[in-house]
Amino acid sequence: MKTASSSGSPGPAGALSVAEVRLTPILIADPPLLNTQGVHQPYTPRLIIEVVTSDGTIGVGETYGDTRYLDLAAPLAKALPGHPVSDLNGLFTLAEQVCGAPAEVSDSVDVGGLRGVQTADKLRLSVISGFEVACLDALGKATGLPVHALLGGKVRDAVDYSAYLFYRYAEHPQGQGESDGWGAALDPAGVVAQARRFADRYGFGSFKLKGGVFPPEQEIAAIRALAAAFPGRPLRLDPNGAWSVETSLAVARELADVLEYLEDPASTTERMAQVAAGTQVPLATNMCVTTVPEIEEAFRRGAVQVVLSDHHYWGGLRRTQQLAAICRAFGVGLSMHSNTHLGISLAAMTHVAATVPNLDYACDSHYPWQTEDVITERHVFTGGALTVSDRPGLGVELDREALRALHRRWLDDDGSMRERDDAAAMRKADPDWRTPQVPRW
Ligand SMILES: O=C([O-])C(=O)C[C@H](O)[C@@H](O)C(=O)[O-]
Ligand SMILES: [Mg+2]
Repeated sequence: MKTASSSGSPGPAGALSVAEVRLTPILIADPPLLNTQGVHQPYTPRLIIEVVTSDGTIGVGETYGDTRYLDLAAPLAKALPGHPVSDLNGLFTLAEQVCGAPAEVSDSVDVGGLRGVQTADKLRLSVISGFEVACLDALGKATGLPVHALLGGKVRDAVDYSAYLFYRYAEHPQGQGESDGWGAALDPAGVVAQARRFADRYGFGSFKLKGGVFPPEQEIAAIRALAAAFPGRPLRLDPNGAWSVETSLAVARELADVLEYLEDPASTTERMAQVAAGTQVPLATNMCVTTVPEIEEAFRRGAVQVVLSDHHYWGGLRRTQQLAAICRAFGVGLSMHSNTHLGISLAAMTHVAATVPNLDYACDSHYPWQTEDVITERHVFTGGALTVSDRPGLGVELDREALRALHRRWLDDDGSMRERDDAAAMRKADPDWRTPQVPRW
């Protein structure tokens, strides 16, 4: 674990300064979930950030843990001690000063291809997001206020989430990791069985299927099977940009009567705009609008009707509120995207979601797939929703033993799991597997 510290004097909460920042990279178990790039590895990296204030209050945050994020987090952790914990604007200025430009970054889609563009700015914002959440948690704990109150107050007491269905194997191809007992889901019957279990266990009312795994006809059949099993429920299909414009339009025609929206059917704003021009089915994205510079063209061309915000990409909870205001101004819908994450990020998502009036759709979360966590009490979905916590800060407590064990796993790893690489994991099942070119179909 890396530690940076400075002494500071206690005072009113607003004047509290950061005394120490702890960064703990971890590896968390992840099931063999399939997407168009490959399959999830047995373990995926996350970074846990602790901000300790001059009065000893500890705030926690979480973000992506691949090496390129760790490389940016380290200088920020070193520079933050001495800064007022409430100076969130200053956090951005500081990050610009100390993080520098990440190595080997271009404006292109990242190797995994699932997180949209990987600009230097977006990487830095993804790191800042974890620090911002940790500062807000500390400030909330110091003042006795929940994070949603620090963000202006909640407009709802519960936040709806949707079931995030995946085609999946029963076990990881390389035989690593423990079985989570969900079994395989590789056809419409398997997808419906998975959805049934999600609905029974957590009460989710809407369903998203991660597509781009099988040829579109098979995924259309899976959505049709879900529509038959859960009549009238909102359904979403997300092939992560794997389809051509023509294929996207054909799928939209086939499923227009049951889809709440199609998510990233085609990659690039250009292709999304062409699809949008040919269908009434709303298009959602967490791929072609993930940074501020991408907004203008996408909105002007009507390429997306719903933005799936991810507070990590956008630079934290207050930037998510700003994005919500932009979407509101342009009549574009808003919901939330998720990547494999733990309970700290889920708490953060829930707090910010509670403050956004125009959160029009149930949010995504991978959380039900995660068997491990670094908080003492796991979040529980009831009726497909999470109750917004009114406890100080995020309302979660760090489980230090769990954190230590997951960090130990990161230390012991030979380096193969420290970067998310779904294509590499797929090569364990199929040695010839290469990241597919898009459009794949
Ligand atoms: O909505 C999405 O596109 C995602 O959640 C991206 C993720 O990387 C998802 O594809 C996954 O976990 O395999
Ligand atoms: Mg998506």
